Amino acid sequence: MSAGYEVAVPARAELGEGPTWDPATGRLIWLDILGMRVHTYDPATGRRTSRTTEQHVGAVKPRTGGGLVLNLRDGVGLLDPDGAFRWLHHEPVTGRRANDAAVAPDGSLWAGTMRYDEAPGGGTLSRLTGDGAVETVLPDVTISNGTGWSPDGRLLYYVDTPTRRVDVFGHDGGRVNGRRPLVEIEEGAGFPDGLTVDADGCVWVALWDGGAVRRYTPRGELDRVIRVPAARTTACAFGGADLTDLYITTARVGLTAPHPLAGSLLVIPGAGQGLPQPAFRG
Ligand SMILES: O=C1O[C@@H](CO)[C@H](O)[C@H]1O
Repeated sequence: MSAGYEVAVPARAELGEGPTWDPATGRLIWLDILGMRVHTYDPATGRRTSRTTEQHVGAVKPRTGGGLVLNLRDGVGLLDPDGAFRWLHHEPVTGRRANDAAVAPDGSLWAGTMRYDEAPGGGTLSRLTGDGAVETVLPDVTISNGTGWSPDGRLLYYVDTPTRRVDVFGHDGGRVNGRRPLVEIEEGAGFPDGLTVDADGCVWVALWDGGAVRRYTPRGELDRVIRVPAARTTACAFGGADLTDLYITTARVGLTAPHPLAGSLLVIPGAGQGLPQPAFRG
């Protein structure tokens, strides 16, 4: 188990987010939401790619048949392997943008939004399927963030950042019930942001303004703290051929004197054992 981080990609992302391992390409996808960029990093070769998007991009996930699904400011779009793009669900809302998203065990996309002014209750968490059907799961979210499922898919872990909590729901086939707090981040430790669930069912939570990633057990016990040099630690995901390396994204936005590594993609080699993440069916 490694204690120290490594710099996978030195960068100056305004809002580095959305680390996602793509097993089909052997690359880690990660984003700069406000910079409107989708990056990839191949750990086997060190090769990096970067492309711009026309809108702020909150999340990007692989699709089962190849290509990508994108949670964009004005809705959810599909990018085919040949570069063709079409909207799956186009819903521009003035003052609102996309934020984090995750693919559920059934292959649906659970996509979050937030208001640019972070107005309370101005965001949502919605479930989208490949046929374009959209269902609002949580209507009055402020900053829809970390979203992940237990290894058996029967629990959903979810973060609405200003609550300072990681909540847990019962989950069955796209339906959730019984919301309850799993952990509460104490004052001064930052705010919960992105999250990922490992093969033991433990929840790794990135702490915005906390400069850390914490691992919690399924019972909400703090199991491990990984310090990150950049205060605005935004998200984390396991990657690498065996899903044992923890990738961590960071941000510079809003900081007058950011750490030199703020905005870079970091990695903790051998941090744990991740779960294979489903691709979007659509
Ligand atoms: O993921 C995110 O966290 C917020 C800050 O809490 C940021 O603006 C959003 O994209």
